[in-house]
Amino acid sequence: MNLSFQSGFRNHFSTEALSNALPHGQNSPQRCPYDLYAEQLSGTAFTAPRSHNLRSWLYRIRPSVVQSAFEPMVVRNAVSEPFQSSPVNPTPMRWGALPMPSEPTDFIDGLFTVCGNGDVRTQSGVAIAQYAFNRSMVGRFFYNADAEMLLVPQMGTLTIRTEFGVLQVAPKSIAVIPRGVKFQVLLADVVMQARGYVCENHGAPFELPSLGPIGANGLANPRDFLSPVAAFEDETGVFELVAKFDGAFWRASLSHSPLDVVAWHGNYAPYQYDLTLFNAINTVSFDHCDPSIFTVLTSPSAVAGTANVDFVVFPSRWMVAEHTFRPPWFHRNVMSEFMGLIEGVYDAKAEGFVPGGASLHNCMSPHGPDALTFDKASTAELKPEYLDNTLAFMFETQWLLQPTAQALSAQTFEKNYMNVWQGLDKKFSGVYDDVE
Ligand SMILES: O=C(O)Cc1cc(O)ccc1O
Ligand SMILES: [Fe+2]
Repeated sequence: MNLSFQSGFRNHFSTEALSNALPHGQNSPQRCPYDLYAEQLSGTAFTAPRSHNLRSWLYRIRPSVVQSAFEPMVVRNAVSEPFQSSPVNPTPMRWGALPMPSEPTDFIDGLFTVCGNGDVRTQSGVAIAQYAFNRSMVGRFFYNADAEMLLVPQMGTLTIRTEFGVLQVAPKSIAVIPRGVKFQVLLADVVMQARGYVCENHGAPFELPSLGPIGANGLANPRDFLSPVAAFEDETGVFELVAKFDGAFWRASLSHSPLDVVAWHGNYAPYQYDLTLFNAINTVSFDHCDPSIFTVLTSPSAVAGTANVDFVVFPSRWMVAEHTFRPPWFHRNVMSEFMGLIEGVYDAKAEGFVPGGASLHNCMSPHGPDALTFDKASTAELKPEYLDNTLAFMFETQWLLQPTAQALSAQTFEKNYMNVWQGLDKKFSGVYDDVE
């Protein structure tokens, strides 16, 4: 599929699938071009400061209110906060990749919530899911009122048809669907299977991190974020709209496709980003930098510098640090860390952390290089080395992450993850007098 995009992070875009479908000089004329309906989609409060104000105007064949009332529906494995609560075990946890489903499963049915925090009602925190599915959404569309959705494919290319136009993301690219935007996920490959991760961000929409002393360029550059051009379908038939609202799933029926936006303008729109364009910045002298140096997107909380959630990647890169233990150091962190692996091997884990798998290192839980990695890296010759074919990522969040009951009882849950560190025996070589 040959898709067209508009480039720039959160630019004020204007796009029309039929020429002159956008009204000129105003948003809601008495009659819109082609007798379309004008509908505003507000992603922030009307009164949010201009630097953070997000909204778009959609010119559609029918307004969104033309649909049935919602009724509750059951979805297999997607869960929302607050989960049933019992204290969370602080032990570091790890999971393998989700097995491919044997029965027909689409994106919605393929979501498997692993952990979460915060509360959808107060618009805080995240829910993190792995997904595995084997068929396109047919006649069914989805929007999430609880969250902005960050999709991280690990296997299989996704075509994401949205109200705003079409995205296409393969592994090593991401897609962000703003809260409330209607979409449909299709499998783009002949091999009909897809696997990956979703971060449901209940908090403030993702933005680019400030660069501080890095300067005006670097990390994820704004122009590499792509939003779709308008594309619509004018179809009648039997369609289902699934909504996630208040942590539950709801279904409404409608007799036309909700992807009927002929033109739109504004700065609240889905986007995609190719992670291989990430301009990794790191040490050229010594020591392993804090992983925040690899932040792609951040959802700020009310506390300065403390994210509701950061999306951080660990890409292929040169390792040149001198007189340094180069892999990630041992760590205990007030923030909670969920990690996934898109390809290759992560430099802190010589074995066991598999593509499609996940790890959870919760608030203040100890973690770091496994014993094998430690031994190798402590004695390695420190010549410049290209760390190739690797792409891991982290969702790092302000609050502790509560695993779901289904994640703790899943076959993919690794019971003896702690063993990876138990070979770190005493190497202490200090000579001292015994103190009574
Ligand atoms: O491996 C992890 O869990 C994440 C991590 C990355 C890093 O570069 C430094 C410390 C750290 O904990
Ligand atoms: Fe860490």
